[in-house]
Amino acid sequence: MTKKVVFKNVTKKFKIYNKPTDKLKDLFFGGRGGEYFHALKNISFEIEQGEIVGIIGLNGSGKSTMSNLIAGVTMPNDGEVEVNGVASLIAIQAGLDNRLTGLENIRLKGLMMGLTIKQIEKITPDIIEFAEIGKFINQPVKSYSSGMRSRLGFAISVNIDPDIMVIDEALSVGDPTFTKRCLDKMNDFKEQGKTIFFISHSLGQVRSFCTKGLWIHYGKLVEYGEINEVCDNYQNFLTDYNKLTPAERAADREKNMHVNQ
Ligand SMILES: Nc1ncnc2c1ncn2[C@@H]1O[C@H](COP(=O)(O)OP(=O)(O)OP(=O)(O)O)[C@@H](O)[C@H]1O
Repeated sequence: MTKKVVFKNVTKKFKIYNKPTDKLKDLFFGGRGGEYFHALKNISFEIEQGEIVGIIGLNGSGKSTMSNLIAGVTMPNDGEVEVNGVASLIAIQAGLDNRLTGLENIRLKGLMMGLTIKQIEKITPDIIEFAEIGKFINQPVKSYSSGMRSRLGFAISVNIDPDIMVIDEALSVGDPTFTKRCLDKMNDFKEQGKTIFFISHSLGQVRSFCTKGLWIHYGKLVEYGEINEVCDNYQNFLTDYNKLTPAERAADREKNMHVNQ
């Protein structure tokens, strides 16, 4: 089987500054201000072609960071991310320039994904039809509602026809009609044997759509395996986790994510 996405000891760190002077210290004294924390720590896995992978975990566990790494939007600090094919990210905030119109965004994203002007022109009517945003296509994206933005992002990404689709919470802002059309489109991709990463807080959706589950907890990979097994384990974990006090939860987060360098 072809490996479509391979993570080898991938670490992604971010820096936080508790006061504005920390940022200045960082700039002027060679990185001595602020503190790092791990969004992802030493993650390794291999995903085969045709797998539909549900990425699950609590808020702030690193799911979006992982999708950005797969889509090449960001780079790891350590380790290696290998992606064999064109990956397209569909997320509420991703990929659209708010100052440009819908039409300009279609052209921009098409060019960024390596399409020629001719290819972009060919798929543009399909994108406009799928997005159902009518005359707004000539308005700047900043005037769109979050649902319209998500619809346009989704329509562009599916019509570019990527090998690997990364869907990060993009369905959560659409209305039920659009969600159904997206799920139909995603099922077409599934039937074509494409590789899909799907992030959703709806475990029901994840269970029904995905073949594999990848559970991360505050930057660490807990489990990768058959979808129902991973979801069962995650649900059991949630039952226990919900019994913790806010202070205990904060301590768990700090223990997992804090780093000194
Ligand atoms: N650009 C950034 N700069 C600083 N910190 C960041 C950045 N992006 C993400 N983080 C932090 O990294 C951690 C992981 O965030 P991420 O968005 O990947 O989590 P998530 O699992 O997708 O969360 P959610 O379920 O809430 O969407 C969080 O603590 C977040 O604040």
